[in-house]
Amino acid sequence: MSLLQVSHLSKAFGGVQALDDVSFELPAGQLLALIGPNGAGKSTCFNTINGQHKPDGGAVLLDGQDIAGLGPRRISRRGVGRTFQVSAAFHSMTVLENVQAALLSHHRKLGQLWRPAARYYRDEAMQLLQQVGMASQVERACGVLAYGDIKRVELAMALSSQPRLLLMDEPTAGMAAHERNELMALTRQLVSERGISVLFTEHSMDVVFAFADRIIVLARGRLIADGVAADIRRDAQVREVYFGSGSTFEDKPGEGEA
Ligand SMILES: Nc1ncnc2c1ncn2[C@@H]1O[C@H](COP(=O)(O)OP(=O)(O)OP(=O)(O)O)[C@@H](O)[C@H]1O
Repeated sequence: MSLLQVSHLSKAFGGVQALDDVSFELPAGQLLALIGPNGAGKSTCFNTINGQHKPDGGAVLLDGQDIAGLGPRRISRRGVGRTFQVSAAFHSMTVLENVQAALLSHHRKLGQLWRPAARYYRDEAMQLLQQVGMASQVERACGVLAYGDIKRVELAMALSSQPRLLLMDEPTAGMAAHERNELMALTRQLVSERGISVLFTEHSMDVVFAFADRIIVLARGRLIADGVAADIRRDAQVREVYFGSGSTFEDKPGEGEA
């Protein structure tokens, strides 16, 4: 059984059918890209899986249990984590403190005074920072870090809740090409080492084709394709919805070897 099974999911806003009978699966240990032109329904799909929106119909099964409409906090407790496009890290706090705060929040202890937090979860935070390659920068304030490094810290923060499923909303937005590749290579490594599943949205086709195990494509709320890079590249319907967008579907040497 797949870790995530989305089944006949629907969500409308007024007259706009943002999700229209969407079904797909995500097995454990897979990196699945969710793509589609602007307004296709990608954010709505994310927001419905993580409980920000209540679906009008359909089911979201996590390990066989329906979590649709439960609300973000309960869904997070079931093991669904999320990273955001806007920065989740406090820039005045150090790298280590940010991850400790995320761990505290996960353990529901944020109600306590901040001062003792420095003692809490130090080892756990160090371990997570080690995993994302930030062990040498733990005492630096997040505000002085390179953008790619902030994204690594945010990844460690997202992992602090020990998610089984991680939703990543355009993880590489605003990054230079080399930073993008590094972050996605790291994500891929975490997927295989921790056995978690990742669903990510992404506008860069290069990133999608190089790193995703599988790709699903939404257009006007409907799922129009589901397959590996080679299938998606030659899918006539996918090419049609992207026509004129400037996205390229041509094969590149070295793809899939990342
Ligand atoms: N809260 C909302 N209220 C009204 N309409 C909404 C709301 N959220 C999304 N929509 C509409 O639903 C459709 C799907 O939007 P959504 O943001 O999910 O697409 P998207 O694929 O994430 O787009 P983008 O790539 O531009 O971020 C759009 O027509 C959008 O205008």
